[in-house]
Order: sequence, then structure tokens, then C-alpha cells
Amino acid sequence: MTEPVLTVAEMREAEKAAMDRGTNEWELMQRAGTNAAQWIMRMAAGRPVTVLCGPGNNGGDGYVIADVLGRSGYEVDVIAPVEPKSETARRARSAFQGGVSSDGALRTGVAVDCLFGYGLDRKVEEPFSKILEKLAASPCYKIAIDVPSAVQSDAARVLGPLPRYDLTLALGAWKQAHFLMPAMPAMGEKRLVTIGLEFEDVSSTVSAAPKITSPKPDAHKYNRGLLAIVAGAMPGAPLLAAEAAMRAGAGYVKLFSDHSHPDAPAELVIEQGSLADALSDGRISALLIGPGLGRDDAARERLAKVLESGKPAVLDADALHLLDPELLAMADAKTLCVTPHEGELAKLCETFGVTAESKLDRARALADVTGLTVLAKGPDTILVHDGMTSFFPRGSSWLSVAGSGDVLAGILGSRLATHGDPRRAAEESVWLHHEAARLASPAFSAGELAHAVKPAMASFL
Ligand SMILES: NC(=O)C1=CN([C@@H]2O[C@H](COP(=O)(O)OP(=O)(O)OC[C@H]3O[C@@H](n4cnc5c(N)ncnc54)[C@H](O)[C@@H]3O)[C@@H](O)[C@H]2O)[C@@H](O)CC1
Ligand SMILES: [K+]
Repeated sequence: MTEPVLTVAEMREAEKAAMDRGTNEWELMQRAGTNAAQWIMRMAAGRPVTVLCGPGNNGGDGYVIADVLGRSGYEVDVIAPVEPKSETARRARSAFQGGVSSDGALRTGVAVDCLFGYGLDRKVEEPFSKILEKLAASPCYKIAIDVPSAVQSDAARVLGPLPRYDLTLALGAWKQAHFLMPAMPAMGEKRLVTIGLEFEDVSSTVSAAPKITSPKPDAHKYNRGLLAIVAGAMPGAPLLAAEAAMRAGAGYVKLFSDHSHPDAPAELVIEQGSLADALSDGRISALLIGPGLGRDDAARERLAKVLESGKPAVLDADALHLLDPELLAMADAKTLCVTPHEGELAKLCETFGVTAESKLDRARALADVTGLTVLAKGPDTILVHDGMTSFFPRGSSWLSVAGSGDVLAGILGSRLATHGDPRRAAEESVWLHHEAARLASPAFSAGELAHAVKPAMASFL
């Protein structure tokens, strides 16, 4: 099932739509609190629970949770530094029969943070900041309801003390912050608690694990996809990309390189000489250029030839520093996928006149302006294709190793050569990259990561 990722405005619209269909806010809060309480009881397993309640409907959810836990036999403390302000939260507060204190110690056991949800709109100050500091210092099991209370839901900005949570329960739908830095690593495990909302015209989703198919019975090396990797000044990076690509599904991987590559595996075909001639091979189904390309005139010339060829291509690394409107005009942007890290994304935005503050907004604006498929990689990878945004579960932090990006580019090129769909190829490449890292962890080299792409493929067959 596709899981939408909503902005605060979209979330409010979805809730309004539910109300227009006849479900009032109180019922939504009952569902949210009751369903979240089921998760909390599973994690608490009889331990005492402290619920922290804020002034809005997130606090309202907290009173419902406390009520359900109390009725289920749990010892529950509620700490609420201020009285609820919204009507529905006040109703939840009056329905709760247990004790509420404005401050107090957190009992060891479980703490449930309902100070602020997606309504957080300014810096968290006292008395709330003090409570969050106390929560951060406590050894208890920490659960954030909807979003951690110091995290702004759309941009993932951290506006106050941010404890490390064990579990975050997203209510109704995922919010952007669940998949964005810097907030994401503090959220622990993340689970979606459904409350019966319906979503229309969804433009952002969580990428679902891909289903990779085996080659067709009549497959041969060409119709399984021929990926040509166009090398340049430095020999190592394109070779690494080729090692990954050979294990990611393409039937044939070639390296167009004028280096001798004494370390290349025997099964990698290396072609030297005229790039124009090499690119004229009609059997090539996708190209990859950028790793080790260089940034001089010769590199620009090679990139121009790739773009002129009209073949689907992945542009990575140095190619992203060279790409400009003049070069892009040579190609059909719909067939191209760019894979910038933060610095390369900034460079592309500068080149194409995109001004936006966050990584998410920059990736979206760049895709809009250029028509490219943008895979903005990093700890919070974001894919934008034709107005659609995909977010991904977090990958291993061991991926922060030199050559990791070359491996990702190789996998992406291989998947693109296999079926030609840039969005699908990009999603598959991220999942395969993460899975290869999981299998190769810890402390792998990029070469070991490239080899782990093979067992990673098996995870998605
Ligand atoms: N509206 C609905 O139908 C539903 C809402 N739900 C819950 O409601 C939450 C959103 O509720 P709200 O819109 O009331 O927002 P919040 O509960 O997140 O908080 C908003 C309140 O906190 C205040 N506030 C914001 N930032 C502050 C800061 N830094 N310091 C002090 N006060 C601050 C605001 O002035 C407002 O009073 C969701 O996250 C979710 O938990 C769920 O109950 C499901 C149904
Ligand atoms: K919260």
C-alpha cells in the first residue's frame, strides 16, 4: 500500500475532509489516542507510564491515551504544564479521571510525549523546554506521539530540546519530518497509526520496497539491458560503479575508458577510442557518466556526447558540476536522472537559478525547473520525479564512506538499463544500496559494498 507523506496544511485538509464526511474532531482524537495506546501498551508491557500533555490537540491525544491506559489497569501519571486550549483537548482533559500535575518527576518506565504535534510553530521555551530536558535525561522508554515535540513537521527543524526517542507514532499519516534531517535520527522506530483519514491527490509518498523480477525466459545479455559507463580523468570511480552495476541486473556492463584498468574484472568489457563511435551502438540501453569524469573541457565534451546520444542516462558526481542549461538543451530531460549529494545539489541549483532553503524544496524546485529526475542523496534521500516526491526509510550510517555514491550510481545505471523507467530505477537503487550496506555492515569499503549488491538483489526478488 502506498503511504502518503503530508504537510501540515494537507493534514489539516484531510482532517477537515473527514469532518465534512461526518466524523467530528472528538472522534478522530478518540481513534488516534486509542490506536496509539495499543502500541504503547505493547511497549510498556505493564510498566508505569507518564504522559506529557501540551496545550493543543496533541495534548488532547495524550489525555485520551492516559484514559485508555488507566482503564486497562496501567499506573498513569499525566504531567501538563498548562491547561488545554483547544475545545477538543479540553473535552479529553475532562474525560480523564486520573491525576494531572503541572510538573513532577518522570517515573522510570515509559514516557509518552504529547506536548506538541504538527501545530508547533515557534521555539520551545519554559516550562516545556525544561520538561523535554528532563525527558532527554531520563532512562525511561520514550515514545513521541505524532512527531517529537521539538520538531517542526514540515521542515524537520529542531526548535527545542530533542530527546532520543525509542518510538515515534505518526498519527493519521506520515509527516515530512519523519524522513528528513536533522530530526529523523532522534525518532527511533517509526510506526504509522491509522485513524481512517482518506487522501486525495497525494504528491508525496514513502517509497515501498521494490519487487525486482528475474530475467525473462528468452533473455539474452542485450535485452536484459546494456549499461555503458563513460569514464574520464580518474579510473577508480567508474570502475567501482561498474562493479556495482554488474551485480544489479543489467545483462551487459561496458566501460568506455582510455585507462588500462589492470584491476578490472575479466567480465567487464572495456572499450577505448572514439566515444562517439562507442555511443553509436544501438544496443546500449542506458549510460552513466560522472564518477571520475573530471571537470575540464575534455570532460565537458564527453558529457555533451552522452547528452547528444539521446539515451537514458544517469548523471553523477563531476557531471553535476558541468551540467548547465546549454548542455541540458541537447537532451530530453525526462530520460535523465541526476544523483546530487548536498553540495552538488547546491551547485545545480545555482546553475539553474533555483533558490530554495531546504534540501527538500531545492530538490523539488530543481526537478520542476529542469524536468530532470532528481535523486537528492544523503542520510535523508529524496526522490523527485514529475511532480511526485518519494521519501525513504533511513539507511545505514556506514554508507558514509568514499565511493558509496559511485556504487549507488552504478546500481541506478544498471536498473535504468534493465527497464528504462527513471523513477522506478531510482527507487530500486536506493533500496538496493541500503540493503547492500545492511548486508556488508559494519565498516565496509565501497568495493565490499559493490559486492554486497548481489545478495541485496536477492532480498527484493
Ligand atoms: N485535528 C484533528 O482532527 C486531529 C489532530 N490530532 C492531533 O492534533 C495535533 C495537532 O493539533 P494542534 O493543531 O492543536 O497542534 P499542537 O497540539 O501541536 O499544538 C498547538 C498548540 O500549541 C501552541 N504552540 C505551538 N508551538 C508552541 C511553542 N513552541 N510553545 C508553546 N506553545 C506552542 C499553539 O499555540 C497551540 O495552542 C496532531 O499532531 C495530532 O497529535 C489527532 O488528535 C487526530 C485528529
Ligand atoms: K509530540
